[in-house]
Amino acid sequence: MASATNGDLAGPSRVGGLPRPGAAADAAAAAEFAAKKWVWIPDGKEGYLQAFVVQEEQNGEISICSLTDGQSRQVPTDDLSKMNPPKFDKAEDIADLTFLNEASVVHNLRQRYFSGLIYTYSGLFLVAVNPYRSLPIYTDAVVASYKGRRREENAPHVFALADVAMRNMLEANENQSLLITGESGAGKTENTKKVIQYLAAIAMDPSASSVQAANPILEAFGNAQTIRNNNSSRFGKFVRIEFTSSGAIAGANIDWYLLEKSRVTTRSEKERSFHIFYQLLRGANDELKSKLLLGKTPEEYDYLKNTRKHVEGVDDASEWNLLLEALNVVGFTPEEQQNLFRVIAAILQVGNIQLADDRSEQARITNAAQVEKVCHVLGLPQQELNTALLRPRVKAGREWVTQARTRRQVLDEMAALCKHCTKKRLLI
Ligand SMILES: Nc1ncnc2c1ncn2[C@@H]1O[C@H](COP(=O)(O)OP(=O)(O)OP(=O)(O)O)[C@@H](O)[C@H]1O
Repeated sequence: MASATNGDLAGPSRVGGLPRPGAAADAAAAAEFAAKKWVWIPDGKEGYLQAFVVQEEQNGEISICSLTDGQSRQVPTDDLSKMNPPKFDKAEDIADLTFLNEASVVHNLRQRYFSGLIYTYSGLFLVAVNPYRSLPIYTDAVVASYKGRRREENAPHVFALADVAMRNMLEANENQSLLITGESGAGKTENTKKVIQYLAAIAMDPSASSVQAANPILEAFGNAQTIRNNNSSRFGKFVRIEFTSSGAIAGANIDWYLLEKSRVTTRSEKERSFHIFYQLLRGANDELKSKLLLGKTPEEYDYLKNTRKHVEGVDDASEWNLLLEALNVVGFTPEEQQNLFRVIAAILQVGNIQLADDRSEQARITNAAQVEKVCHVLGLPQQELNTALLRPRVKAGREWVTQARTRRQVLDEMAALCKHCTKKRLLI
């Protein structure tokens, strides 16, 4: 449990925490538990249900169990999992459980979660359950309560891991890594931000905040709404923070990998493309849009038309303003910013190029003005783009030959070009 030192804080140890039952209540609960053979039985709806075994049949292969609501169930004995005594309720470390089965782990995490305790240790690991609401467990006071403390002194928290990593680095003079993993929507990005917040705070160096300042940029170009997460990172991140020997921050950088480029041309109708497309169309001022020859709405663009357009709680226009602010803070010049948006606009314009096959199945462009727009935005000669798309010169053995493309081939070529541009844009 949390130590008295942070007991006064609105920190994790207090968030929704239930008062601990007194010693007498503990003893009564233990006695009641000991009187019966308590088990978890699998349940399609609840996962696992609490029950006790009333009797065994068929040479012990079937158990007749009584649920807490009085109902009776027959369950194959092999499907039962042993339950831990009440003294293990809301255990801070799953590794402490006497019976370490899936049912007990789920029960422990669930009980803690409903008490606002989203973090639980599992030996050296920390399990985080996404609360999907803002908890008061990341304040400056909570940061202070974890600084330099032993793990046992505080409730489980991502700050505690960051603190151990920091101490190990300073004491052993060795690099430290925190691996944050989980399925989409689990909370990896949020917890990564909390680690950076903690390290920046204890290093008392605001320069780490430049990693935070870069977030709106990474998220605009690399995140999208999916059915699992309205702000899903569609790429992996490796955040590196360098420290001096005294623990001050010397620098920070972010490497990215495996960007889901295909999202720019294809994705489910219930999802969106990368946020930047919607932000640019809904947030940019008329001057920028007219320079980029852009319209006003996602519906006007083939690559966006069949996507979800709006996401609850997301205001693309105000996100656009945050993006511009972040680009300025991180140091993008106005010209560099414009170049970024030119590529984004060009992707939208390329997607609107319309094609038909002529009689010999050779592709032709039916809206030449659209190619003009692409070329204007990217500053390319129109004839060259036409040739590259419709009749490129390719190497066949030692010879260079002109290849006539079909409509399908040109569409694929355009999609490949846009995916490549998407990747290059994140490489900023
Ligand atoms: N600790 C937390 N406190 C409050 N809300 C949280 C927390 N962790 C996650 N969330 C909420 O859940 C959402 C999804 O979390 P997050 O984006 O961190 O998931 P992820 O694991 O990075 O997903 P993906 O792999 O799709 O990028 C967040 O936008 C936030 O609303």
